[in-house]
Amino acid sequence: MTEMTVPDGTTTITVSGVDSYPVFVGRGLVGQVAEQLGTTVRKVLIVHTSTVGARAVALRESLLENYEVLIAEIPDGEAAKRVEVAAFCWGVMGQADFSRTDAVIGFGGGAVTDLAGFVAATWLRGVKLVQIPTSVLGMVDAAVGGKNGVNTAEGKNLVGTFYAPSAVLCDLDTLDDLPRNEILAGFAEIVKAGFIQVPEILDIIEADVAVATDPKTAEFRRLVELSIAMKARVVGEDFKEANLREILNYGHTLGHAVEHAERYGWRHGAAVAVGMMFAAELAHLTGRLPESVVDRHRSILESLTLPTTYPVGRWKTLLATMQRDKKTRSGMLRFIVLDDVGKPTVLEGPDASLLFMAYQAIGS
Ligand SMILES: NC(=O)c1ccc[n+]([C@@H]2O[C@H](COP(=O)([O-])OP(=O)(O)OC[C@H]3O[C@@H](n4cnc5c(N)ncnc54)[C@H](O)[C@@H]3O)[C@@H](O)[C@H]2O)c1
Ligand SMILES: O=C(O)C(=O)C[C@@H](O)[C@H](O)[C@H](O)COP(=O)(O)O
Ligand SMILES: [Zn+2]
Repeated sequence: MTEMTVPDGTTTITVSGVDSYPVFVGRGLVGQVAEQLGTTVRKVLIVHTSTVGARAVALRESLLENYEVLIAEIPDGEAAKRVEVAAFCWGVMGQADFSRTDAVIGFGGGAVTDLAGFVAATWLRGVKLVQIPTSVLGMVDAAVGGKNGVNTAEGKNLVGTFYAPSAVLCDLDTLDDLPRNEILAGFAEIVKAGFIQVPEILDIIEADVAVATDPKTAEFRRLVELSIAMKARVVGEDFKEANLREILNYGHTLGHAVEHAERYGWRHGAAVAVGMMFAAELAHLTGRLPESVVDRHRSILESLTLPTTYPVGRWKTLLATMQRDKKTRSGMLRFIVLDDVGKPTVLEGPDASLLFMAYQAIGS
């Protein structure tokens, strides 16, 4: 992983691996996407939601001189992550004779970049992909790392691929329109990065949560860059999640089950916040984590107005969904837990009674 700031104020973080690619963080980057598409591309498909419609129109106009531009406007939020929506995009591409020298741009929140990544990975078995995340969560996590996918009736992200983009453009200007509650939801993944690897993140948030969550501040930008750099390091080492990458799933085993149980009425970040509380309680119950670190989870997440509890009485449903988690091996549930801040580890097959006690500890 290399990190540098170029003179125009854009930070470049390189994700290394077989297909190494840059993640740019800065302002005015949407206008520079042509530099990433290059000259061999003829057709470009912009995948976006109506919530970023005006910006997508501007993006389209900036590309029209050099490319034939196709648009796929897709449903908002988790409704985008369905195989039917991917099929709609494949239809648009098929009608336009979209070839292997053409490119897909994912322009939106994490749900859009997940869907666009899946479409790019599967069309003709892989076409060029440029991700332009427009939510905090998309910038710090979803658009970086090459995981993509759709949900099925049985659970979250059950179908997908690992497919690296050619570039990721995190244009902080796009956050001007992002609702405050979405900014805060994105912070769940920033907090995750803090607890698993980068304690500095937690210190910055604790120092002044209002400053940390204001996209205009240097502190906010530092948090975005620290989170991306952490993910770049992990993904660079273990692209296909053979082992190390599993740490990025901290809080997700229960979190995904909550999203599924709530029929995606909860934001991903909110569900991950509850999932991290559960994992912290589990680590405490198994003698790993002192109560002070569990409390630190709670106070940081609450300072961001993220949920830290979940209604009691839904355990059976949650447990059944967690069995389908990708970390499960031979029917044995596996959780990412902490031995300490910055020291993630895998807890394999914890006793059912311990799991239930951790659930009760976060019960509301
Ligand atoms: N692939 C990965 O590695 C990875 C990592 C983390 C999360 N994810 C996935 O990402 C998704 C969550 O991402 P999210 O929190 O961005 O949700 P999202 O994509 O649903 O976006 C949240 C909301 O913000 C809106 N929005 C986005 N950008 C906007 C902007 N600039 N202005 C106004 N509105 C804007 C969206 O339209 C949506 O209503 C989940 O599906 C999650 O599973 C994937
Ligand atoms: O990039 C990863 O690896 C992650 O686990 C990041 C998570 O924040 C993200 O939500 C991811 O989509 C979860 O993946 P899954 O494999 O558990 O579906
Ligand atoms: Zn996540």
